[in-house]
Amino acid sequence: MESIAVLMTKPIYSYLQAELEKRFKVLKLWEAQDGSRFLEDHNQIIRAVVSDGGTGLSPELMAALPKLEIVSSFSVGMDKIDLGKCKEKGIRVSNTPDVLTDDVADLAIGLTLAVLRKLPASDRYVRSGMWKKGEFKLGTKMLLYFQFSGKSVGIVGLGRIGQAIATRAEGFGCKISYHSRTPKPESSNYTYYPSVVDLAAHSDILVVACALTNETRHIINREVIDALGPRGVLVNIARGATVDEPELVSALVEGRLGGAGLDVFENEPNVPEQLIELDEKVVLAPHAGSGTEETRKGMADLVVGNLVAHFEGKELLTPVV
Ligand SMILES: O=CC(=O)O
Repeated sequence: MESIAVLMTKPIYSYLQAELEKRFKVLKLWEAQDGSRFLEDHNQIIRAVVSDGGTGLSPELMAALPKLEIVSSFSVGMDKIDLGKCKEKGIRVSNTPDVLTDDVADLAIGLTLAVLRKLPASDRYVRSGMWKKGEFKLGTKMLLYFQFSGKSVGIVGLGRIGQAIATRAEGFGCKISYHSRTPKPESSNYTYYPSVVDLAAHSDILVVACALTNETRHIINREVIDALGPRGVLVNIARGATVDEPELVSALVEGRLGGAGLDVFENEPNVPEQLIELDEKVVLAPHAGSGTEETRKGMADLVVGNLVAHFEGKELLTPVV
């Protein structure tokens, strides 16, 4: 397989690159002086692309690679790859589900606790020596924490990750409700809401855990945010564009929404300045849901395993197309 050319468009993860280099001829687009020229020079030999959720496969790159057989993505999310077009052109696509479910669900709970229990502000309070000077205050205002145990948690998208969040929240004695396209018979112990607005109205914490599709783009809009209300918390570990970000920002600034824990943003790595300033009720993470050493290794092994399976003529381990 050493002669099979696999294109990486950017450095993703050193272990992944090393494992690919053991088996394939890895071409690194980011090292080329002139990217277009590089693609022209290699477009007859590149048979695979390794990408991630943030980059996917652009229409331009797809068009530039006539011999492309497979895209192996270092992500579970596939929103940056035109799956219909891949199917049409006979390009296989694989992703990295399951191995990252626990980590992403852990972070959803972590962000929830961080917002409600004001962990970043508490940390700063102790570190800066303020504790020795008196009560936990911001200006003249006494800061109170909010309880998580026993709260109503609404989950938008009860797939693998949504379900794992639900299981964790149950451990905190939370009441679980959800919204998805159709009710899940296997989750009859959770309340199903056909409308996201109704789900938000019955939730203290609303967690977005759905894939980004045309149907879920801005599924969290002003109406949903207002239904969640001034004591509600929005947590997003899915994709930034599931939330209407300007509406989220204005709701937080105006106090129409209680708080937010966000791992994803509409225009990463750019985060609206107002979210950065709202440091008492907003907790931010750099799209790090699956970012543990253990999980990243599991994802890399799947990326490589899918390529090996494809070029050995076997079933893909985790096919999408
Ligand atoms: O966002 C991360 C992923 O899609 O795996």
